[in-house]
Amino acid sequence: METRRILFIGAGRMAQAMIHGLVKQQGSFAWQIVASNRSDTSRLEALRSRFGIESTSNWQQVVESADVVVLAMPPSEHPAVLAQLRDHVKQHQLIVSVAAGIGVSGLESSLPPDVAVAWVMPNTAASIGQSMTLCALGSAVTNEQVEMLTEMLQALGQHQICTEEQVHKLTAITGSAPAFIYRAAQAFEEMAVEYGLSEVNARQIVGQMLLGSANLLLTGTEPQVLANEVTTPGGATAAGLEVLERGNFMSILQEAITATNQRAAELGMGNPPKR
Ligand SMILES: NC(=O)C1=CN([C@@H]2O[C@H](COP(=O)(O)OP(=O)(O)OC[C@H]3O[C@@H](n4cnc5c(N)ncnc54)[C@H](OP(=O)(O)O)[C@@H]3O)[C@@H](O)[C@H]2O)C=CC1
Ligand SMILES: O=C(O)[C@@H]1CCC=N1
Repeated sequence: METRRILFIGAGRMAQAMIHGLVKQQGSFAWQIVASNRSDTSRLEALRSRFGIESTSNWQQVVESADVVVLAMPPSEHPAVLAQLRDHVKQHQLIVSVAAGIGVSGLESSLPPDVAVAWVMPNTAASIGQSMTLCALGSAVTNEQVEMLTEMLQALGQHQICTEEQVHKLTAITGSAPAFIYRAAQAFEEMAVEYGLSEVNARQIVGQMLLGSANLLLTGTEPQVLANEVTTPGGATAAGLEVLERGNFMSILQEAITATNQRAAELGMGNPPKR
């Protein structure tokens, strides 16, 4: 089995989800993973003991041995980290960023010409190999690097190669919208508990309802057809849908997608995160 070495710069929520997916993968590559962050050494210790990976608080010391460098820190930290990376990056290495708003062009313009880069937008379901990941490739990526990246993305779930512009536009839908769905799940669970279910049973019924609905959607049937099939004429569902329509449910979701993408674009342009 071939071995590839991945260095994560940034060991937060997204890096942890990706590392979890990678260590569980049984593909044709074995991944040697090194995690680093800025200051949180207890997080590194936790990752080391949970996943059996390496960690360092000084990525500059190990970067040259990496085949892939994953930038998994906030977009606002990219200019400083890329400026340091410039002095270390080697011709064979692939530099991947998962940061919202950064773009392939943001990476290429900050690194020496001919450095291979990819911009990847995963979601946290990477931890169970179920991410829907988008990926835009830089101009210097070789076939061998595409093969390695494909293997890495397959460990995280499904992926699609897109243009940079598409990743900008779809970041909210694949990267952030899981949070919108989890909010809906929270509302359903809270009601189920109010109706007398234990939290465990509430989780089971809501989770399975979402899973079944997602799987039906993946059969290819349009969502409005599936919704119609649920809605018995003059029946109960119609009353609930009427409430959602009165609250402009679909427009609210679409507004949320637009707001998310606008913020991602601002972050990508170097605006600091709001805490
Ligand atoms: N969470 C998600 O679902 C998704 C996130 N992303 C992207 O992933 C990236 C990380 O997000 P997320 O994991 O949620 O954020 P977190 O805040 O959980 O993690 C950020 C990590 O980056 C580290 N870090 C910050 N600054 C630096 C630096 N200068 N050098 C090295 N490490 C640094 C932090 O270290 P320390 O704690 O020591 O400061 C921390 O480990 C973002 O760019 C985001 O856009 C993309 C898709 C989905
Ligand atoms: O909230 C964020 O900024 C990141 C980008 C996509 C999902 N999480």
